[in-house]
Amino acid sequence: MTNIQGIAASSGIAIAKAYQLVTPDLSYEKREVENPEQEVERLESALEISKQELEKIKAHTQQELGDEHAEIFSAHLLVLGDPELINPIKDKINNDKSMAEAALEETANMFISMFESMDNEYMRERAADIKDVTKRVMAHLQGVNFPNPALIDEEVVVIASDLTPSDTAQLNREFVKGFATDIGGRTSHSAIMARSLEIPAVVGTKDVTSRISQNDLLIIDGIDGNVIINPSEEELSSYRDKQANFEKQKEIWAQLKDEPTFTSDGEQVELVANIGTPEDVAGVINNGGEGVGLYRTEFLYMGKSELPSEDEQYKAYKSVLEQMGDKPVVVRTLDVGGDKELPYLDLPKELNPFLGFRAIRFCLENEHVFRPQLRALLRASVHGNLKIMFPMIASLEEFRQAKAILLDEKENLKNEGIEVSNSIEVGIMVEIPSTAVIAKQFAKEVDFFSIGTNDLIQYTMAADRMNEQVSYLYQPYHPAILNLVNNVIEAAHSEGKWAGMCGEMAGDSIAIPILIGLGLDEFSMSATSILPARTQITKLSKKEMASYKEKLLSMATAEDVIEFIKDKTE
Ligand SMILES: C=C(OP(=O)(O)O)C(=O)O
Ligand SMILES: [Mg+2]
Repeated sequence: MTNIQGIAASSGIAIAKAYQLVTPDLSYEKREVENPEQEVERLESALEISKQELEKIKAHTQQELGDEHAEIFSAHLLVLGDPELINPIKDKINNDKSMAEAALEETANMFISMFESMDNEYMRERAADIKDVTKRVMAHLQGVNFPNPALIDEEVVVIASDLTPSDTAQLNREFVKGFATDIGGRTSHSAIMARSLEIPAVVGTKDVTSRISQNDLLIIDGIDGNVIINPSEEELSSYRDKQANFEKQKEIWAQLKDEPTFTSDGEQVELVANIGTPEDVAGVINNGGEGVGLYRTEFLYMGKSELPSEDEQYKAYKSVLEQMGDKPVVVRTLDVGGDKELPYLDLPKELNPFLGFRAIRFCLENEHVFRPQLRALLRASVHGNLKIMFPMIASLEEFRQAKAILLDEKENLKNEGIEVSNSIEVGIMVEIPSTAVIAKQFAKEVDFFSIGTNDLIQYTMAADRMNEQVSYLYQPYHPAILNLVNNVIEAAHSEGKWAGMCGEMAGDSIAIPILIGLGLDEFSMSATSILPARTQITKLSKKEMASYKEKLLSMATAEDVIEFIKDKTE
């Protein structure tokens, strides 16, 4: 057996065989062919296999995730059947005695560069479709397997260099028992998705993909961050015990499912959940969530070939609000950019995308994207307890501009005779240090703050949240972070507003006592963290934790903070 250490990203133990989700090497050696008819036959058979595969994926995606997510595969099928693309490939084979691989690649590249250079969003989307389809057909020409996460139909553990949000969206919870990746940290989006899918995951292993072969038996220990390859009988049995204990522990936590959250000295806080899709709401309710503290709406925009329509968005928001009844639902407007790409928007490649044109910066410049989302939210507001939140706010001007557009759309809807709630709170994510520093000025204008520590930590420490080489600097308990968090909470309270936290730090067992002491009002976390957090909070005295505040804020290192808080709470 081999043991690979990584970062524990989603709790639990999974035992199943490996499924390698890696793009195969599709390079080939170019040569002239003697028998063009044979090459055309090879091409036709690769096209046929690709077609059958795409039809299966489309049907499966439709059934699991709905029509919108399946649209991209309809677009791919159209490309496969398009004579304007296929005939020139065949001509090239026949006229130039070109091998099928070269004829496919050269013809596809010609169309791709032609479409990409057009000033037309629709045509640029077609270029992306051709790229995807070409890869699939190329794989079949070479007789290599093209990984299809949506088609997994037996119990597996997925192994990948990284999982994009659209890969993760295709995974079937019934068969994918866990996953492990080479890159990423606890707050990378693949880790966040694993927690909302409630499957064990280990990320940031550096080289798991190169050390595992297809069908190796694997144990994913998402509790301690280990991947065990081909375990011995003894190890298997000890991990089965660990798995059973974890299940027992979950039953104990579940006893607090329908309880409110009080500290041992009777102070109430709110424990709410982070979600990515309306389907995640079931997990929030099952895990005792008192609301939704962060709905990451970007997943509505991903894994598609075009922007979601206003109506499509309205349906998703309405569904979440209705399922949550009168409980609060904080919806964050589109946070695109950074590691969340939307190929159909064709945003320019940036040298430093996390510091670039993203989130509110993009939305304020692209009102044709922003306004339909705001309209959909405003229309949905009558179906529940909606709060709207803007991401990546760096300056008050940005907040004022975003809010003005929101109010403008509210007015438009009223003029159209459409009902809108009058009690929607409008707040911001605090994930950029500038905003945390002048939170006092913001507190006069916003209705609430939600501290996004995933980004706040990376921007404060200048340490990429996805890069395991600098993960030693990604320190949630660093006194600089605690001071910024404290500043935001104090600013909110001085203006009679509330402060929440929706970064992963809110569900962290070392951070929780500190945050209780700093007076955080709302803790938003992965649904599966809610019950352990509630169990922990019922044993903490807020008064005692608050008495450590000044000492903690004046400490010099994260190590000192950890040592102190462990000593006080163990
Ligand atoms: C919650 C946050 O947003 P995201 O993880 O989606 O960037 C954050 O930055 O803490
Ligand atoms: Mg963020």
